[in-house]
Amino acid sequence: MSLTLSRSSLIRTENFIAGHWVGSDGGSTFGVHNPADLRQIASVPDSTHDDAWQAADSAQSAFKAWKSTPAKRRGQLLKQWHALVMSHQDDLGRLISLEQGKPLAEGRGEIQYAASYIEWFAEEAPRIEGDLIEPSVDGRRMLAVREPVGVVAVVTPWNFPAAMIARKMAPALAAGCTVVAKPAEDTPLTSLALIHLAEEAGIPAGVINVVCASRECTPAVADAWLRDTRVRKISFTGSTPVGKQLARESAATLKKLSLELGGNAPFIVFDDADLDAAVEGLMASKFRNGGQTCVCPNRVYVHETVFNTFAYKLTDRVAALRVGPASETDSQIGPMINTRAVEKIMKHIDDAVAKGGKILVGGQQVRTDIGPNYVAPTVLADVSSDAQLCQEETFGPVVPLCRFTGEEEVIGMANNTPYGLAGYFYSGNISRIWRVADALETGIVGINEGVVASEVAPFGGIKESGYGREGSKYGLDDYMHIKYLCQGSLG
Ligand SMILES: NC(=O)C1=CN([C@@H]2O[C@H](COP(=O)(O)OP(=O)(O)OC[C@H]3O[C@@H](n4cnc5c(N)ncnc54)[C@H](OP(=O)(O)O)[C@@H]3O)[C@@H](O)[C@H]2O)C=CC1
Ligand SMILES: O=C(O)CCCC(=O)O
Repeated sequence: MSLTLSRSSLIRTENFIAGHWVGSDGGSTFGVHNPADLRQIASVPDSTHDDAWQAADSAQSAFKAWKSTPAKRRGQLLKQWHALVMSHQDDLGRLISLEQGKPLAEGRGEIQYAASYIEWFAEEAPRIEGDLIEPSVDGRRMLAVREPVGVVAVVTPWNFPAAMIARKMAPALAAGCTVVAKPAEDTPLTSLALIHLAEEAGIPAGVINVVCASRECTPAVADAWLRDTRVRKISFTGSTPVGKQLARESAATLKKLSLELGGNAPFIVFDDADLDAAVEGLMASKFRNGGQTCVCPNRVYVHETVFNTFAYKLTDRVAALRVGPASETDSQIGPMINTRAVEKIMKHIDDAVAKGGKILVGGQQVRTDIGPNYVAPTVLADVSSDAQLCQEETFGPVVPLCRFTGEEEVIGMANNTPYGLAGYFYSGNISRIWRVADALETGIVGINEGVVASEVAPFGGIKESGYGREGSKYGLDDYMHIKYLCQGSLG
């Protein structure tokens, strides 16, 4: 698949600072590759500390006017951005598939999902409200008002290059913040195309700034923003180690943080579950984006009395999944993002087998004639709880099945992890449903449901999966602070 779009101006290969498309300060670039065959599809600026600083300068200069722009007007501009994104969904979806690898239908689905956050926050902007507080002392008037925090640094991952940008930028802009953003090395093109449409929608120069950076240069860009006292917040989605590093390093300037980090989601199938529905839910949840999603089930616990039936049903479905590049329109599982990701997945499978797990289907790399990034959808049975597959986020199309016998036992197993993003369970017993939903230590619980993300709902984790909530009526809170105004008597 080549980099051709029906609207070629969506292919942007420069940084966007202060309303201008510019190269990096030092003139360096890095290549963007199609993970399907490793061919280079474009090159973009490899930004420096100075580029990041200029982006922050631009965002700071634009902040005062943007903050004072009526929220209704900010909402209207977001609505125009939303309309443009929706009207270019075919091109944008294709761009995602090209640089990220997901099947075309998923690429386009991600654009609709991204747009839903822009629309949601366009509608939330005019609803920003404060409170009039009943005073405790005569002659006073007390108010709590909400203000934008200031310049926000947005750092996004490669797995949802459109949705993550939209889910962070839309609430920031709605709240009245200005933004500096750095997309992942693997997937800058989708972000740049979205920003081009934001520019076309009329979002003023300086309100959004984007710099690209390779894995080598990213720390310098991040460092510029971490040290910069004008950057008041960081919104990050990515791995837990990088999230912790950002938390440590932003302590010096006490920035507000939203961290949406790794997960290790349990998926529990009780003996009273509808097994067909559970298989359906697991397929939809686990294999979305080839398993490269932070809320994907990572470990599947099945009650021993239904284990074999469930394993057969699941294996049948997984064996039928078609693996291939987005250019093959019937592909359901695309390439993994890069060879590092493939190595991690294969290492996890080998470790599980060495610890007694049995491969029911898959277990190997496939389509090696096209490229090295394809992993066969895999199911393993009787995986030991100390296997890496159960301990760490695998981020690939691999399902480890583990047996359990009792409710308390499985809740203990599910919670026995430092992570706490999503958890899922299937049961037909209403008392158990509320008991288990209460007991799971996660920010998100899917109850007889595998696909939980939505712009209307709060998305985020607890424990080492991070903090902050994205989407929903709570999503603006991360980008605002509360100011208390106390007026004494005039006379
Ligand atoms: N919560 C989630 O949705 C995600 C979880 N992950 C997990 O992390 C694993 C590794 O994936 P990986 O892509 O390496 O994740 P990273 O956390 O390294 O990357 C996510 C984002 O953070 C940036 N980044 C990397 N290092 C720094 C730094 N020192 N300071 C500031 N930003 C930084 C990356 O830039 P650059 O690309 O230039 O390195 C990218 O934009 C995956 O296998 C998965 O388990 C990964 C992605 C998303
Ligand atoms: O962090 C991720 O993996 C992206 C979020 C996926 C989702 O919104 O479901």
